[in-house]
Amino acid sequence: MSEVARGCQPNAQRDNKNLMQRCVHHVFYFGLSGEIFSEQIRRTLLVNLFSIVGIVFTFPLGIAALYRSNTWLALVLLCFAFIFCINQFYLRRTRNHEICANIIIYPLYFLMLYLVFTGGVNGTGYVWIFCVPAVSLFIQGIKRGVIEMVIFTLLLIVILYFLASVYGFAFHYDEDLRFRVIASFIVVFFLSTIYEYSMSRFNKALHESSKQLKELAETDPLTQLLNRRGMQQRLEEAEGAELRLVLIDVDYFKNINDQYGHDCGDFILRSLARLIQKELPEGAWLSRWGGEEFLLALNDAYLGQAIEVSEKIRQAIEGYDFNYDEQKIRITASFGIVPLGTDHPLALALKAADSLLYKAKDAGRNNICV
Ligand SMILES: Nc1nc2c(ncn2[C@@H]2O[C@H](COP(=O)(O)OP(=O)(O)OP(=O)(O)O)[C@@H](O)[C@H]2O)c(=O)[nH]1
Repeated sequence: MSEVARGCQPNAQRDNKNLMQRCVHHVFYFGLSGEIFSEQIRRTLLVNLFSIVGIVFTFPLGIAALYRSNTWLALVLLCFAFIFCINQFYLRRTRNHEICANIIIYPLYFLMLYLVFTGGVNGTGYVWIFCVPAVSLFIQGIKRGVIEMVIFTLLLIVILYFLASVYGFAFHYDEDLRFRVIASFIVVFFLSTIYEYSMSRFNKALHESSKQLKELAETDPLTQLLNRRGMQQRLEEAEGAELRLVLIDVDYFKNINDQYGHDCGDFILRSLARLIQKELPEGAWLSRWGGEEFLLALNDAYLGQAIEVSEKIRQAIEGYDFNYDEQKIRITASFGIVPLGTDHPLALALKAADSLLYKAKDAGRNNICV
């Protein structure tokens, strides 16, 4: 569809699509949003889906069992439908997917073992157990899921091979059938484990590489400090906190490039980044804001000390010999200090810092303007 045609899409149609998306978001994700594929969102979605599937299957099957006068089975199934419903409400209210996962998985194990033990309807109870490995590994993760599935398999063997002969009311399985049930269950368990293992490795690799990409996107390659984007992101995340911003600009840097060459300029920027870092108090963020400009953010513990910190940095720069190609180079820098907080939004604070810097330059450079 062309851009023009898309632009002409009737409003009602677009509204319906948005409404659908909002409904899906509300019903399946409980309105959770944020980082795509975050573990919290993924787990909540999975637990929610399994809970819905649980209700959708156990409730009608419970009613069907009641209709057939299979009272015990009906009671058990309806009980489970009730537990899954409660789980839905609890998950919706608390978003605690860990507790809700346990509310799903342990009753599910019990229900499956009960169906195998009693045979369910006409000895077909065992057909449901093949969904258990997938659900268990999805919900519990690879390590816990495998341990629980090994225990579940052992319990299955005990029920199929031993309990039936002890309890008269247990369903008696034919020799061939019980062997095949166990063997095919182990195959499903094995395949589900391989699938979950490869998925978790893939997710881990994806997570690692997206972390590396994020770091790369937020790091200045020359100085290895935060770049402008990284700093801006941190400042936006700290919205509302009281901070002090210090904009630092090297004086007459163009002359350095012209006199000693661009490589020397780069060397000085790298050394300067390390020099400033040494003078920083704990928890301060330093970034390369642009060419020969650095932006420093001091948190509320150092609000009153922004001038002292800046003065220390200024003196350190002024007194430092940058040794390049057996030449000692001296530089100075100018500083602009501004507050950042609820009364001083980022854009305005940066503008103010910029004009203070100009003032500092106008006043002869190598000084601090507040
Ligand atoms: N070597 C090097 N130079 C850079 C880099 N980024 C910016 N510059 C140079 O920094 C210089 C900045 O020059 P100006 O903006 O005129 O400022 P200045 O010479 O420092 O003068 P004042 O700021 O007024 O004291 C320019 O020559 C840029 O080419 C860089 O990554 N490496």
